[in-house]
Amino acid sequence: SPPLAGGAPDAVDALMRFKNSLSNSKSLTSWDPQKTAPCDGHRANWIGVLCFNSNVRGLQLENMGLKGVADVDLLISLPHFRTLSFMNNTLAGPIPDLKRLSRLRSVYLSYNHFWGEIPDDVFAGMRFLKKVLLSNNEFQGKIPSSLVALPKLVELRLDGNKFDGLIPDFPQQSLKRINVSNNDLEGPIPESLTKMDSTAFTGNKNLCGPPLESCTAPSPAPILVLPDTNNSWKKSQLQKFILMGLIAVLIVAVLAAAFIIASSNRRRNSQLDRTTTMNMDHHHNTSTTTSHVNNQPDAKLEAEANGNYAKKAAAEGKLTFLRDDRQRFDLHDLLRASAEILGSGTFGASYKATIQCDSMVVKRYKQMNSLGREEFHEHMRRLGRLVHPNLLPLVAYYYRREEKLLVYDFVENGSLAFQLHGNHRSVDQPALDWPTRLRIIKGIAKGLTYLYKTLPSLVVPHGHLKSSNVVLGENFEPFMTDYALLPAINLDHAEHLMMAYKSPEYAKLRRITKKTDVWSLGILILEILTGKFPENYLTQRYDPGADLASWVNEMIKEKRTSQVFDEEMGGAKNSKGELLKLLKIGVSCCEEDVERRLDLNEAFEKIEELNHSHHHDDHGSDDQTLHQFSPNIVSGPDQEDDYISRAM
Ligand SMILES: Nc1ncnc2c1ncn2[C@@H]1O[C@H](COP(=O)(O)OP(=O)(O)OP(=O)(O)O)[C@@H](O)[C@H]1O
Repeated sequence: SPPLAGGAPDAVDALMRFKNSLSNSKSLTSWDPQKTAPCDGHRANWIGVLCFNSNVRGLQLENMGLKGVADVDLLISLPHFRTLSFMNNTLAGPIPDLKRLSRLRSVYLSYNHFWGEIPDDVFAGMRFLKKVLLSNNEFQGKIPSSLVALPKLVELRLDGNKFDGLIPDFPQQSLKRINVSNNDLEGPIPESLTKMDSTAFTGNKNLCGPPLESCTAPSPAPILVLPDTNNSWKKSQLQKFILMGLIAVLIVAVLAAAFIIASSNRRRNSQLDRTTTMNMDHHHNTSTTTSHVNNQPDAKLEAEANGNYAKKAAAEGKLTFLRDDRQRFDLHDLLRASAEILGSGTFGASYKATIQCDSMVVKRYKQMNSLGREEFHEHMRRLGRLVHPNLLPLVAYYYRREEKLLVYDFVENGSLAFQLHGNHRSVDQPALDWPTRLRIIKGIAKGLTYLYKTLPSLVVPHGHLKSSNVVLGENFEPFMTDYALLPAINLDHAEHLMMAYKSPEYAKLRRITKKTDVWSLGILILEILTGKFPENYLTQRYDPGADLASWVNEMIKEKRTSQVFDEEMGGAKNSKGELLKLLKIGVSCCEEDVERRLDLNEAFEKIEELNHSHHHDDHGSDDQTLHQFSPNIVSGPDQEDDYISRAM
């Protein structure tokens, strides 16, 4: 008979009914009344159940792949139920009717797919409720007024939804933390919230008033034309200049002229870089990139960032090091180091800086305010703890509200994008051969799997996987970079530029999921196999008619699979079976329907099974490039059909 201790039959029954109401409760196998009771004293036997005095005190069902609609009505019969967390699952549907659990202290629903308007009275009468976390769902409409009436509210997170309208006044003295960033809210920020950090409100196009820009005041006279990176400093300088009177205004005018010239130079450079990036022409070639700054021989970051700003920044802050095994330097050293522009990416420019023979890459991020100062430091520390042979370690960072710098090691062989698409290769270097390409994919899959294991709370642990964010070491071993930055990047910026947001699920359903990185992995696999540059992905949102996966699928349908592979890929001669298997994996990772798409573990296992060694099923010359033996892969549509159906 079922053990009765630690859970009255009612409680057991309620939990089991709740479990059965979920459409995917695989992770709740320990919930088995035949084996154990949910609680033994304060100890829980059932995963995710919080126990106190043998009573079910709450549920903490986080990162468990739970699906379906969470029917919290089933939990009403639990008299001691105080806390509910479903964070980071794929639960969907309208918000549960939480007021039915009137004694709740905390409710955490962030990172799910709850959608729709929240009825105004959902929190009515919940006089004990302290924490409400609804971030990163698909809620819309007005912020419900019953939240405003919660007498004990301490923390409220509504960020990353589509709430619109005005922010209501929150009169509670108890409210310590609020975040409504990245919604569609508008109008003035209510008086009661003006003391909160401005990052709590960013990413809403029409919000105004302190701590953001004032609602009515005209924009400051354009006396100073300073770089974007310099907002707060600009303001304080402006005040000083106003006080200083006419002479100062003259000086400022001179400065402004200097800035206009500097920023137009920079724009020209960044256009040059962008053109270079898109054409992948001399993309990573040091001599070419150096030429971007050749107009200013011995260019220094200091000069680039503007002398005054650089000095002030150096005086203000220090670099925070995340690795013990690196030479220490401070921002001042970095700003003075000889520097080359590597390119202007999605977030800002990247530089190679050399300090005492050590080369570093310094990346500037201007749109990285999604996390408050403390959360940002915490996130950076988390990234600093990641150690994997296929992740480029984050060495140090620098924090200012307006701009962040991230410092990585410089990696010699440049990016995978450069190796695949740069036109240097025909001249001085052969194209990457098949065994190298396979090794690269294996490394990336390993690194990605590590990220998933180590950062389970992130829905999309990489978020920006693409060939220019894979750099290649001395032996062409891959290192991923720009990973796990999604939580920090302003949503409005991320939405337009980061790979995760160019996925089909985001384009169609405005969703990112645990499989979104798999989609990017698939595109990368297809890019590596075809040698084609998936430009569409880098320049615009996902377009189902015009992506690399559709092209590959089309070619397969038309029985022209042999033409899919990069003709310049050497060393593939005897590996046609493996090539096709990898193509199949790539296509399955790019499955538009998220349900049918491989999950990361499946993709990883399939990639791991691929064999580097040749099958020696093809005897012939030593010619190594694919086009020279592609007729052997497929000699005609019939044979091809046969081949594909066997392999795919
Ligand atoms: N650690 C590194 N070592 C060598 N080259 C690097 C390193 N990090 C970046 N690069 C190269 O510098 C160039 C600019 O990088 P950056 O990340 O700024 O832009 P991106 O990768 O093109 O775009 P995004 O900003 O969207 O990631 C790219 O060609 C990239 O491959």
